Amino acid sequence: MPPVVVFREVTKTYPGNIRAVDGVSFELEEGEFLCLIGPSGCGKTTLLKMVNRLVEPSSGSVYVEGKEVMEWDPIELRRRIGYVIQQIGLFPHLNVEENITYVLSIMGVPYPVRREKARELLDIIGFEESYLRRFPRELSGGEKQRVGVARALASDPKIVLMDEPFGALDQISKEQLQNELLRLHRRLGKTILFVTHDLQEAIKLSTRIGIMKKGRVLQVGTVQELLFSPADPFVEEFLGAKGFFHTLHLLTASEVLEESVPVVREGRVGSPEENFLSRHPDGRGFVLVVDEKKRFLGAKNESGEVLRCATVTPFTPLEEVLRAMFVSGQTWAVVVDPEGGKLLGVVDFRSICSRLKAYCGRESEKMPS
Ligand SMILES: Nc1ncnc2c1ncn2[C@@H]1O[C@H](COP(=O)(O)OP(=O)(O)OP(=O)(O)O)[C@@H](O)[C@H]1O
Repeated sequence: MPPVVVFREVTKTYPGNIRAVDGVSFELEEGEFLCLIGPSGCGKTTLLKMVNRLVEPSSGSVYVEGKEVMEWDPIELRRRIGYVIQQIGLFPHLNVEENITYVLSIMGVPYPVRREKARELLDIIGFEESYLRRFPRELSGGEKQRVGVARALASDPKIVLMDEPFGALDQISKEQLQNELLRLHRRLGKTILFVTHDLQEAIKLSTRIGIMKKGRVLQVGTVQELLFSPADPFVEEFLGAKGFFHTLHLLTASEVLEESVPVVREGRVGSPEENFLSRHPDGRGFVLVVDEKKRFLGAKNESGEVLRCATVTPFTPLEEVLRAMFVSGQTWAVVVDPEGGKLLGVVDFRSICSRLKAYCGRESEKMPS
């Protein structure tokens, strides 16, 4: 599939010879969630705004869905791209329903269709129907941002641009909205370009991260690629400034997930299947019990006794995984899908250690002999 957004040698110079963006090239594949991160003033917002042509490139090209942005009609282009900013700017005199469907009403979409769309979007952002009649002054900061997200999705855009959308929220609302956005991304498969200052946020949300400095995108990659093969000393410093144990915050359970684990169906406990596992243990010393939908129910040792164990999600940072293992008294933790609790596999203390060793190895190569 062709990339949805392409930056080719894009430069933006503002009056006063300010090079806000300097020769940037990279691509966004369909369904990607790419976070741009870097110090204040490095050009993140300028780069983002060149996608919906709120800023026009001084040289180079940006392509959206295969067409150069300068060839798009700007209004048509902006309708096809969702846009969420920090201070969402809802219309104060319009209620939630009217705010969400504002673009649709400009487009002449009939009221019953708009109404239906508003209800569908309300469900996506987890609001009850009574919210449709509320006015922005009757909403909390986090609720306003949610409405902003719904509004950005109203015209069913393929691409959504988000510029520090949760930057002004308290930590709890921020985490809640991040989780909702992750769910929404999985459910709707939009291509998202997201600007943030917050490395933890970028790690949690993105499929890839782009590190910017002084108008340049130094590297675009997964957190592992950035951590283990940094293309520039700044990337290394940006991710690893706090040293080796910092990796424990940066890597998540998904990166050391082992999918091949001994599993037995509920109701088949004590069955030949389970007996086989206890006669031929795989060395792990436990069996995981699941229901018919592969949802995790519990763990048992080879004598059939229930074991205390920790459950984490693929997005749990390794530091938390280790803490959970410690509390449970096991050297492994079970990884389940946060939606529905389906068993995904386990993470094991040894795999975490070898991941860290790989990092240490790279670090020690740089030590003077
Ligand atoms: N309209 C403008 N006119 C002149 N200079 C501008 C304009 N907009 C941005 N700049 C400058 O361009 C550079 C990049 O700004 P930009 O807002 O893209 O950075 P940023 O990385 O998003 O910053 P922050 O993280 O602080 O929001 C900065 O030096 C900024 O002062």
